[in-house]
Amino acid sequence: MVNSLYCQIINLIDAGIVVLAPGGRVVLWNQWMERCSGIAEASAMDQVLEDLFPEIRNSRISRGIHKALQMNSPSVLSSRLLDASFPLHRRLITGLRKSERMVQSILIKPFESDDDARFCVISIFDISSSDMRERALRTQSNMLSQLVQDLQQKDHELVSLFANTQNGILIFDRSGLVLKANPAAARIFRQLPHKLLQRPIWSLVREIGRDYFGAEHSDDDIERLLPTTDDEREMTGLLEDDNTVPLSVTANSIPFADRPRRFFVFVRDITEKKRAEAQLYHIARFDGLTGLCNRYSFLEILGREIRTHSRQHWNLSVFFIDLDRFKSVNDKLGHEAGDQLLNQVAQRLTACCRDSDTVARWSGDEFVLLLPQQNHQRSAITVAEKILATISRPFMLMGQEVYINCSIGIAQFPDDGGDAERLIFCADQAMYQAKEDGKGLFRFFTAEMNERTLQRLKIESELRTALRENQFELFYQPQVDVTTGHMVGVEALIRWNHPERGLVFPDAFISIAEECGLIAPIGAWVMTQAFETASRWYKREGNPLTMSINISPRQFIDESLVFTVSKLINSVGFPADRIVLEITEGHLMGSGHDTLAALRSLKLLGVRIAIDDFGTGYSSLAYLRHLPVDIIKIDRQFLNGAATNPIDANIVSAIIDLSHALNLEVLAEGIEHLSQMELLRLKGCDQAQGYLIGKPMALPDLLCWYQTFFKNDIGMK
Ligand SMILES: Nc1nc2c(ncn2[C@@H]2O[C@@H]3COP(=O)(O)O[C@H]4[C@@H](O)[C@H](n5cnc6c(=O)[nH]c(N)nc65)O[C@@H]4COP(=O)(O)O[C@H]3[C@H]2O)c(=O)[nH]1
Repeated sequence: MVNSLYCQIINLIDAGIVVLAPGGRVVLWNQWMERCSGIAEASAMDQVLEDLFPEIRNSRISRGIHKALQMNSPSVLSSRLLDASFPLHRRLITGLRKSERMVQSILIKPFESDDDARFCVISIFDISSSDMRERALRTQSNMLSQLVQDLQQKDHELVSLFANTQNGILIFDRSGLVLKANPAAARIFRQLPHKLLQRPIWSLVREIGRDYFGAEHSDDDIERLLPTTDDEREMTGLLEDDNTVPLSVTANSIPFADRPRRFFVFVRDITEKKRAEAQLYHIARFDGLTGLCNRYSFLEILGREIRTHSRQHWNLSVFFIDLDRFKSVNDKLGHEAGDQLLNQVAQRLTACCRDSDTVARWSGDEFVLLLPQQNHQRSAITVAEKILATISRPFMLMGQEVYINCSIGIAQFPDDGGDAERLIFCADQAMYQAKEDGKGLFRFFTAEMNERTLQRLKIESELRTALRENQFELFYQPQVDVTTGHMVGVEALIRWNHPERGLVFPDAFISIAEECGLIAPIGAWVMTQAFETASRWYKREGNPLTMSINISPRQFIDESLVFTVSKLINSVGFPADRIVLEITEGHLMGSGHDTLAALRSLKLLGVRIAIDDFGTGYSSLAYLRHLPVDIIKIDRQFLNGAATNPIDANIVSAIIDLSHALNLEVLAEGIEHLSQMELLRLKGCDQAQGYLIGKPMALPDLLCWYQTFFKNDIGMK
């Protein structure tokens, strides 16, 4: 309805109305047009105007249409003033008889539909008669002055934008010569704006080449080569003093209907951005303390080298280097000394290598090294020996001479592995072997290590299952008073009821649990069980027995140890001084502030501390004075020989005397023969434990054993 009303109106108007679709084809052609052009609506529809009126080709009219459709800009044309007109006639065109040609005023206006498609509406007025002419001229003059005003306004806005924007703008023509440059561009190129004019753009921006320009290139070619607005590119600004400035560049062009195209680039100085990027790059790739590559860049370099080496059939070696005794330097001399040590180690390692080698800090006190193009194992050995020698030389830290060592594991490509992770893994395994073999050594990775590693990984996964499925059990070994023979306590010793292997002893899995971090949950399980047993025993028998629990070095690092012990003491209702936590002598000697602090906190809770395996760690008894320790457990090896070997007997005797002098209790481990028991009684040892008295037993067996020997008052006298 509305549509047909519009059509009627359009057909009634005393003017020609033509509407062109976005592609320029006719979509509306009113009756006025039919009458004055002699072209029926049906023939005009969907045609290009220039095909209907070939004489308007390349005329102001077709440029006006182009401007309206492409640039959304209107035009007013007059056949009298601008010599622009359609071949239209004042009366109906019939056959060959054409009437007088019409003087026209033409309005070409863009029009956007709701769906953003741009149409072009052409209105043609007959101004052949004078009053019509006057009216049309007035309309035209009004529109023109409006257009001029709009243009002036736009021009003003553009000029101030051009002058004040922080982005540099360079406008140049199709020969590449700069025609305009704004103040920001002048600042970026460190020039006065007028000095940039008439300079070829390639003398200012390196990447916009001279070869972009020239007669053989069309405007479209040039535009294609320049970075578009969506494709900001980093380029190099060339300065007068031969310096350069990093730029971010986008470009565009200004098409003109009647003139060659102009091009312009927006340039942004990205010096700060580049600096920040470089800093981030450095932080991401290099170790902040030593300045060496970090593990990420090492893996990247190693990966790259492996690719080259596999193409060239070369070998390469990867070293995994771990410092021995670094922790104790850190603990005893402080973190600053630790940092100095790492720095000096980094320097010494670098000095042992060639420029083509890569040294990196892997983590903490671990370093890795990549030696490319190693076709003989010998060269890896030479470097390893050099490293061991240089690290064993004294380091000066805070005015003190400090001695450390390192252990080195070596893996080789392609024999040991084909990718970076695998090679590092193998080198790490070999390093562990070097440590186990005595530290200060190097070891090459071998297939046996691989086998052992796989075995360890299997045990690790089985241990997780064991924890989940409650496969652990505590055995208890009795401890007796040497003088009375009465049982005074037990030592809790863990066992693993393995579904396939049967009863597994702790030596087969504790160290693996320590390595993979499972010792914390296993240790917590042991403590809970041991505390509960002690508490139940206390409630049943009325007298508390001493419960000794082995604590692994790793558990001391775990901050939750003290908290766990205090929670258990409070929850089970058992005298804290009947709990003995055992720490091996070797661990106590190498321990740092953390362990000592944990020991002191444990003592504050009231529990007692025993040094296990005493005599194997070469500690002086005098040193023990400063430690929060209550009990010394003499290692089995001294008791083994004590009955027959006077030296061992003397050592046992000396340990007992000195311990008593220091107010420490003494317990002898590994008593297998009566003669050993006799010796202990003679020397005044306080307590004893061993197969002679009782083997480690499951709780029901312990209860039987206790009933047999003590409830019937047989005792172990
Ligand atoms: N030949 C001989 N051996 C005797 C004699 N009397 C006791 N033993 C054995 O000597 C070990 C004493 O424990 P340890 O020195 O603390 O040495 C323990 C301890 O360091 C560790 N361990 C045991 N249970 C735990 C635990 O729950 N946690 C932690 N972290 N370590 C544990 O495993 C080690 C070995 O434990 P087990 O195999 O139970 O071995 C026990 C015990 O069975 C004897 O007269 N002759």
